Amino acid sequence: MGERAVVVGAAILRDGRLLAARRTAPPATAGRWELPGGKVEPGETRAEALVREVAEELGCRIEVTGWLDGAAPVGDRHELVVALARLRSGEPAPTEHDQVRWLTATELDTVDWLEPDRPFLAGLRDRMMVP
Ligand SMILES: Nc1nc2c([nH]c(=O)n2[C@H]2C[C@H](O)[C@@H](COP(=O)(O)OP(=O)(O)OP(=O)(O)O)O2)c(=O)[nH]1
Repeated sequence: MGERAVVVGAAILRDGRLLAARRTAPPATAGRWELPGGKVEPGETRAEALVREVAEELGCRIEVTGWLDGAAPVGDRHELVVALARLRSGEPAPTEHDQVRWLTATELDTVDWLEPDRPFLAGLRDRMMVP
């Protein structure tokens, strides 16, 4: 998938819970759940893109602490990679999503994730159960 542009998603963990956000647009993805994030822009690192996107989308500052293995195709042109992150300052308040939830490990499967996020859930669950 070397030719695909990268979409970064932040797995923000706090007190054993993962922040999930519900999309509002476009219509095909509205109502589905994702990790906050977006496309990496030219000249920024993946971590920089995530910090920027999370500030825009949730009004808080995160710190990237690591990356999950693997990448999942997003349509024909993009691929999703996922970072582990923690909050540095501020409380997440969505500006583009219509809802956020802090899910426990056992609640991870209870929301309707976008397809590309699903392969990452098992790895996230493992992290959440070992603090
Ligand atoms: N942010 C984010 N996007 C995801 C996830 N899973 C997934 O399939 N996607 C898809 C949805 C979109 O097609 C694409 C990201 O686009 P976006 O619209 O969120 O990113 P962006 O803010 O940089 O977009 P743009 O308007 O600048 O093009 O990746 C995820 O967990 N987080």
